[in-house]
Amino acid sequence: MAQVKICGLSQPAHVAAAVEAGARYLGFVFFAESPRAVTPGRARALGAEVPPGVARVGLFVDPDDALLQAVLAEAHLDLIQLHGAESPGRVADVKALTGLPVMKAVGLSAPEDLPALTDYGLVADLLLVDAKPPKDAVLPGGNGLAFDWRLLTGRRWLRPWLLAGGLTPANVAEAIRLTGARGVDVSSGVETAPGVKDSGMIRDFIAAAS
Ligand SMILES: O=C(O)c1ccccc1N[C@@H]1O[C@H](COP(=O)(O)O)[C@@H](O)[C@H]1O
Repeated sequence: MAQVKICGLSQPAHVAAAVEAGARYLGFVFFAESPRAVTPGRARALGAEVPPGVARVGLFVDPDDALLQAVLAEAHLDLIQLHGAESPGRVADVKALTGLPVMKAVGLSAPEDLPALTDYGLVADLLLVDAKPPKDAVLPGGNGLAFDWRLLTGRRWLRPWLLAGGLTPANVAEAIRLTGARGVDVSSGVETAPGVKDSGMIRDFIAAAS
């Protein structure tokens, strides 16, 4: 079974559905432009009853130190997800500042994008392999956009990695089969509208990834 991250949670019922179905990671978005953005206080409440073994992930896009410190002063997080244009040096700085492990998202659309996974593998604790967003996209992720999974065939990196980008209950099993991913991350693929999660889709996604 692949480990599953359900990202962009904002409602207790969806947190409960994800935990009961076996999610390994719960993602809370701290990026104001996202329809899934939550306040630190909301994330704290949503993560309060999460059992041991389920990691609370804070998703940030090019955060400054002040934002990281403000969120961590209130929300209890286990892992930081960096989903912007953070350099390898910035990843190392965020690890040192927060004292938390960092998962770095890397966008792929072509073979030329693959070396970044090696570079970030030197500093990040986990890698998140996502589709590269379109140039005019408001969000650098969470767009329901997939990439050509065959780019990953036969690849190995220094760190454990999760597959993301356009995954849904209908395609996640095939994505795992083609890429060999041991972890998958979904946001818009378990929603009925941007930012509106669906408990049934969350359960279906986790079952399909099993
Ligand atoms: O979910 C968001 O709103 C989001 C905002 C900014 C950056 C990343 C975001 N989500 C991450 O994007 C990928 C793919 O999402 P999707 O399943 O294609 O909708 C996933 O890793 C989310 O964590």
